[in-house]
Amino acid sequence: MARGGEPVLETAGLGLTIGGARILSGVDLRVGRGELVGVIGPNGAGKTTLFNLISGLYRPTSGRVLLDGRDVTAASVAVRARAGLGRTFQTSSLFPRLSVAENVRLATQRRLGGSLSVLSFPRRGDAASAEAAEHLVTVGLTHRTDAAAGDLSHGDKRKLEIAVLLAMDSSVVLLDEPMAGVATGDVAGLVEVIRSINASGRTVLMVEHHMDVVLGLADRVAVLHHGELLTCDVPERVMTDETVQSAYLGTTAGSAA
Ligand SMILES: Nc1ncnc2c1ncn2[C@@H]1O[C@H](COP(=O)(O)OP(=O)(O)OP(=O)(O)O)[C@@H](O)[C@H]1O
Repeated sequence: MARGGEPVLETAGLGLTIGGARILSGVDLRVGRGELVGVIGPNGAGKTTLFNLISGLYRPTSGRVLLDGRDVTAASVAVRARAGLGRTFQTSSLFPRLSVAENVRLATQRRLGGSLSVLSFPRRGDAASAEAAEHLVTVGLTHRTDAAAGDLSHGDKRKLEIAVLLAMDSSVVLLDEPMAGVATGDVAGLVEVIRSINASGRTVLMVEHHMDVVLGLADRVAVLHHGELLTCDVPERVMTDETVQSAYLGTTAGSAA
């Protein structure tokens, strides 16, 4: 585990069995504060399941999830979110008919405990609106403020989802395949946004199939295979690990995850 002492996020013996099928088993993962850890693995390896267990969408059948040293295994998604755990999904979780600014402002208002109505138009200088505007600067979406979220490109939607996580003040951010569907020309900009939220101190756990993105961003790479964690190590060691290479047999380790 790199950066910081105690892990900010930890799974211990985490497992999920559904109808007799072992989806995930014995996953011990420790993520240090401020670390960016990439999660890779062949299709069906259990990456999204791991995210579902960490974020509280699923309850594990074995093991624990610790956030900042606190056992949150039985805590709801909402409790974990209030404790600083935020996530994005493979499919967008934005309000498509609301504007970019409104999506971020709603998240800010929810955190600040204010009205959740988008009809409560902000007063000039309204704290939630001012803060939302800052987050849109951070993710580079100021030119799309009034656009409907549903009209954004995939890349801009991912940026907006990250702005929503910033508005929720998430200190540990789970990104599920942020580059999925993103146009080639938009990848570099999105990579920079992820790099900048990590540089500002947020811990990032990222499932991603684009290996060049993972290798360019991650401090360490966790490899899942058949529901088990093969290794979690610095990219150079992971890419030369024989067990990892054999897990990818039939694909090239440089182009698949
Ligand atoms: N709720 C569920 N019920 C039954 N099986 C499930 C459930 N959720 C996941 N699985 C199975 O668990 C395995 C792991 O799925 P998961 O979506 O976590 O893999 P993944 O590594 O994210 O795959 P991909 O890269 O294709 O997104 C798959 O075989 C999937 O069919």
